[in-house]
Amino acid sequence: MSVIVEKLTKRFSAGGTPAVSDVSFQAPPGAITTLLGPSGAGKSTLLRAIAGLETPDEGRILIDGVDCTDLPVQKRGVGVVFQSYALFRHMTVRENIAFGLNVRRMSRVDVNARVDEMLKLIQLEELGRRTPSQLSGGQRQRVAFARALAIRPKVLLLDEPFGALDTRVREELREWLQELHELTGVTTILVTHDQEEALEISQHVVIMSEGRVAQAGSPEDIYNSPATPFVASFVGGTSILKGHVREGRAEVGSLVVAAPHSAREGEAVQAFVRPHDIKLARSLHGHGGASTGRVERLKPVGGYVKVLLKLPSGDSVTVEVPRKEFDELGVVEGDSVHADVRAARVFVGDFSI
Ligand SMILES: Nc1ncnc2c1ncn2[C@@H]1O[C@H](COP(=O)(O)OP(=O)(O)OP(=O)(O)O)[C@@H](O)[C@H]1O
Repeated sequence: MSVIVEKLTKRFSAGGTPAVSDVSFQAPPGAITTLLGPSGAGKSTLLRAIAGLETPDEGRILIDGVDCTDLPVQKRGVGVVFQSYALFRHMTVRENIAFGLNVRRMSRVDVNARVDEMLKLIQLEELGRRTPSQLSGGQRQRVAFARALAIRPKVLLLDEPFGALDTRVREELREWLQELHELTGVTTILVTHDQEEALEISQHVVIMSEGRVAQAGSPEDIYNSPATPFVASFVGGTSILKGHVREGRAEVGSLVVAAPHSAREGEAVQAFVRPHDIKLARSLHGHGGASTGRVERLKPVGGYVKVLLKLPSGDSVTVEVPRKEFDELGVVEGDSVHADVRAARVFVGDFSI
């Protein structure tokens, strides 16, 4: 069941800046689509409009081909999970999961069967008699998912569902959600400001900035071919280097990279360089684009080391070096190394981000 949003605009004050401005996108059936963007980009407002919790000023929302723009929440066939658990504290886990089913006047036998099914799905069969206060944060959030899914929604809408949890539980639940999605196949729209979460979990990503869609596509498209400087800087921990076109190449922050064909001599450019697209070496090799930099800081992170490099231009770049390569390189803070850019995305013009 697809979700289609057409030219949606939502203002919270008459004549004010729209929180969501002329947004169109499509969430493919059976896929996880993420709405990704910085705080204030309009992601939650858009999700709430799809749920029927905000009334748009303009535009349409179609769920499974049906125009739902003016339908109340309970008629849209959506299940919603928010960041805060929003479980009923005085009800048991079973009663919480059964809530939407009882509202729909389902028979007691059917409700019990469906609750059993949901408890099994979220792997909390033993905890049905507990109240939310007797659960961990991660368990409560799983119950919230069960409650949203119990009604067999056409679409699952998730607003930062793991935002209040610590990193470890967040990562566990991320995997859990992927497995859950494989089992249920429900069309899902997930709001997040965490690019790693978006790229890892979803098949379709809609990047939002200042109430508008900056780019929509597969995680690979977004990562490999960012359409704008904003997308390039928001996704992928990119360093931004400014410079100019000289003799057909872009000279940026003491480095030289390929310039776009459209670039004219002397024109201002910005290069977006990903942390793993810089190769460090003790001695100069590769093409003529390398520069010497000073190792300012070393930060080991799991299987790689983050190297903060200061270039002679004064610009800093972050380089991620796999642990084995780093050990072979054998550098310490304060050393000089050669930096060679393997790939960069260069935009013509002096963009402000
Ligand atoms: N109920 C409201 N009344 C007035 N303004 C609002 C309301 N809800 C959101 N806004 C404004 O709309 C804009 C978009 O907010 P929204 O919560 O949709 O962004 P977001 O991308 O989800 O951000 P975050 O990740 O911080 O939740 C913001 O400027 C916000 O202040």
